[in-house]
Amino acid sequence: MTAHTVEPSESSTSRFAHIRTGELDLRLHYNDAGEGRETVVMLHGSGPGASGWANFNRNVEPLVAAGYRVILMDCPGWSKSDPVVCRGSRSELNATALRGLLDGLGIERVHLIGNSMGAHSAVAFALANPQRVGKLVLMGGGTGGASPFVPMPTEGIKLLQAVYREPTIDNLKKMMNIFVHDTSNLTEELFQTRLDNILARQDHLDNFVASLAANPKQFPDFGPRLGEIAAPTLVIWGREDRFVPLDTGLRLLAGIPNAELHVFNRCGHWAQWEHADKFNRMVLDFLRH
Ligand SMILES: O=C(O)CCC(=O)/C=C/C=C(\O)C(=O)O
Repeated sequence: MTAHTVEPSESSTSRFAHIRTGELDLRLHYNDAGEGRETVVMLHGSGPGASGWANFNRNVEPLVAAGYRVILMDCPGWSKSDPVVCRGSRSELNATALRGLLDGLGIERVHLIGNSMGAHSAVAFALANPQRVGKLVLMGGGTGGASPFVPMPTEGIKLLQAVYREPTIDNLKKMMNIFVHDTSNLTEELFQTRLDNILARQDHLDNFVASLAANPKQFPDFGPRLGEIAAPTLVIWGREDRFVPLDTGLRLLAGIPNAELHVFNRCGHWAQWEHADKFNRMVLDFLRH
């Protein structure tokens, strides 16, 4: 950023929109930063207390500085967006919400960066609205479905569900300690901010548990449809991802015709945070060329 521009903050970019699309009629929170001709949407993961800003705070500024408009959508049921109980496909529900948000903002075509659930949702959006997607960046997700190698639910998903059921600082630390490979950057401040986000919305916690009870498979397996995705796709994974295993990334690489895969060594489920500088450079290079 130049000396004249102010770095985007959560509060300065915070916005609300009311969407009425398909079966959804709700208020969404999003962050909107930058004024570029091209728009990049970032979609967060499904952990308790997650939000666009919590997941992507290390990635917004470099994209804005490079000339992109960046939108972080808080999915229904997270952060300051309205609550929802999801009895069907959460990936498709989020994709519908995104379509409603983009229609309301008058944005026709976007690049999508998705983390975990956000990547599942980005694929759902691309399948339903192929003409509205430029490029896809899928990180630690992109499709549900069983791993042939890792027992499921994975240890990370079990810890995540434990926080939803019992949101204590101890449970939160157990979960966050395996988000990343190197835990030395996890500060007490980070734990506390995340716990505050979690405890601010007991309704979101209850609804997530109710959704799981109604439909344990919130994220469908898009495997048979991956071949329909024409968008150039960058798949990014952490080798030590203990939430969504690396073999899911290989399935995406095999299934999406125009995909490439980058695997970070010494990296868990939060590649965009743990390896932020390199992640940002790779994404910018991928979007430009
Ligand atoms: O169950 C799945 O396949 C998705 C799990 C998921 O989205 C986990 C995300 C966790 C975070 O990145 C987060 O909460 O910040």
